[in-house]
Amino acid sequence: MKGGGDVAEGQIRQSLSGFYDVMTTSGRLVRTRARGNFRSRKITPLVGDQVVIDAPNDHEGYILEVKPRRNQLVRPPVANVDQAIVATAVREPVFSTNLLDRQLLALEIAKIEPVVYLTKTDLLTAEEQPEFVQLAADYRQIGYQVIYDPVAFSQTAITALDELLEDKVSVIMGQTGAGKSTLLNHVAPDLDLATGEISAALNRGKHTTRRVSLLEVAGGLIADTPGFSSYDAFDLDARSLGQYFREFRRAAVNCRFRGCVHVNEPGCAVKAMVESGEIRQSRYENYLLLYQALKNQKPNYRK
Ligand SMILES: Nc1nc2c(ncn2[C@@H]2O[C@H](COP(=O)(O)OP(=O)(O)OP(=O)(O)O)[C@@H](O)[C@H]2O)c(=O)[nH]1
Ligand SMILES: [Zn+2]
Repeated sequence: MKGGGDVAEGQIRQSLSGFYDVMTTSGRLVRTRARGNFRSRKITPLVGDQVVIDAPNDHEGYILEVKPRRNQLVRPPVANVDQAIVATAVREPVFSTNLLDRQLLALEIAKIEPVVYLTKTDLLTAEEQPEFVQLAADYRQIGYQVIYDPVAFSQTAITALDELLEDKVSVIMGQTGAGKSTLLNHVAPDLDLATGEISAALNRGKHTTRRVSLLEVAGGLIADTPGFSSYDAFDLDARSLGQYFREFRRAAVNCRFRGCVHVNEPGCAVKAMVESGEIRQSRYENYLLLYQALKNQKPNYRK
């Protein structure tokens, strides 16, 4: 096999029907395919991969090498994701800390930094607002970035999001109707996404072409396909659940027993902090629900 004279490095920006569009470090967009011998090694290139390609000028190129990944998601199939914007509606669909905590858990497992963006805040009455001010404060205390903007789409909130997107690869996730498309349209009006369009592109239902791409938004890249459902089963041992609740993990060093699961053990520092109000009650309740669910989960038969 003759080595092509046009070897370049770059990042896969789009995949569609076996083609991968690669943005090279010199700013050229090259359509490529994965080589046969390369595919036989069972490495499927993913959008977001850093790759080495053979990039001739006259015809389509080939991917020669995929660099090691920092992380990878199944939905959307994207590698090397820096962060996930978790669009969380305060209303419509009804707000649930349980859903939020499940999403955060999924991201902790995937080693992707969450940014919680509270949407539809304009629908809150003045009496309902303090609950979300408290929620934002509690989750920031845990160590999460939270954008809470009582006006909805104020310049301050959009600027904060723009700054977070810069130079990063992001995915957006959130329930259907959480306001993902609407939010993206505020950060990138050029995209002009029809509301509801994102889910249509989710390959749910009738769409048969599986196109995934990274869009240039606010000086960063954002996947055009939203993130995984939090109802996916977690591939996790119940006993390790506490490690993925950041404030539990910090507190656990003070539990009397090593391997404390913070349920019935005496001398549990997590429970003590729940009682003293230092750990949010709803976080503990959601932890217990997840703990029970994981304990009852059937073993996951993997290949
Ligand atoms: N009042 C209000 N309505 C909003 C806000 N954000 C979105 N909406 C509305 O909520 C509905 C759903 O918004 P979308 O942006 O389509 O939600 P999505 O998360 O992209 O939904 P899917 O594509 O189904 O996943 C639309 O009718 C929006 O106009 C908001 O901040 N305030
Ligand atoms: Zn404990």
